Amino acid sequence: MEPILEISHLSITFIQYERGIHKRELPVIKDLSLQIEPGQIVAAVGASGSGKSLLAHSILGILPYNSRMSGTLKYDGRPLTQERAEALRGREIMLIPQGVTYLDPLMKIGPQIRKGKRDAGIRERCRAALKRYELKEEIEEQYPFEISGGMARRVLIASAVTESPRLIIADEPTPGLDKKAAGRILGHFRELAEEGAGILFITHDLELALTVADRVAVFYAGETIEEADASDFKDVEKLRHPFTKSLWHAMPEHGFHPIPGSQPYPGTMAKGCPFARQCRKCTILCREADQISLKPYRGGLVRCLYPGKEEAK
Ligand SMILES: Nc1ncnc2c1ncn2[C@@H]1O[C@H](COP(=O)(O)OP(=O)(O)OP(=O)(O)O)[C@@H](O)[C@H]1O
Ligand code: NI
Repeated sequence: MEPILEISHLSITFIQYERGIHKRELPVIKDLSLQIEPGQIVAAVGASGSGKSLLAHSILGILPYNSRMSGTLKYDGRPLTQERAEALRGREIMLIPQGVTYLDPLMKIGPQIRKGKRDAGIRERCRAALKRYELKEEIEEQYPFEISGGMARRVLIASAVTESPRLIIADEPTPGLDKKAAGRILGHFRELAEEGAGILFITHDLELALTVADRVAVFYAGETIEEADASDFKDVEKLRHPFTKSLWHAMPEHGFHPIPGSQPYPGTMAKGCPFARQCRKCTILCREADQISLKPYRGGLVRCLYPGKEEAK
């Protein structure tokens, strides 16, 4: 099937001026490629600071002014230009933002959900969306400061699904919600996918991602280091990258064995594989490599010189 969204070799850098004079480029996303087909839920899983929200913002065309982007984004087979992103967002492409601060504090909830639309069916669709997330109709007349954080989060989600979107970018949609509420939202994502929407589910929580995703893209320090079918996570031997394997071992159901160390910060990276410092299989070649590309391997994609190499015991 034709992908609804196709991201190829996306890189995002921030331009910073040190003491106002020296220009410095801070790479945060490097060579990121990802595809989403209609009907598919793709989870982008990565630690804090690995570039997940920036990925979301690049698709919506809302990157900060001091950033530069390279690579290509295609939506529905055609380049997703800034103009197209502006025309499609809020209509076909919906963002469920990470922060509830995206709600306009000076506007009542109802009009925010309806987004200025006045057609005959909009009130009905708005009510149905609120009901689905167990929000009372009265909330339409309230301002964001009058509702709780959990309610605000559900308002953001209701607002994104009111008009059947074709692509949903959900940036950490469930924090602050209990397991049941989170499960209901993810179940709704599945229904929307069955109706033909493509969904990018951004989260730091691999366990949660695996409850709903078809494909999982694992982020590490701004790069996708592996793309796998969700079913590959049933057996650690099916996974390809040593970081993905370490995430598997860190899951509570697999004994909760996290690896020591943390991801390098953007801008502090020397050459070589960014995972080298934490990798038990790292060789001199891994430290010296200029750029390791994402390659097909056993039905998935992996960015490693020695994918699937046996763990040294
Ligand atoms: N406007 C900016 N200027 C400079 N650096 C930025 C800017 N916005 C984000 N960054 C940096 O880019 C990196 C990626 O940020 P991003 O918000 O995409 O991470 P994330 O994976 O969404 O993290 P989290 O899980 O905490 O939401 C971070 O190191 C962040 O500090
Ligand atoms: Ni984020």
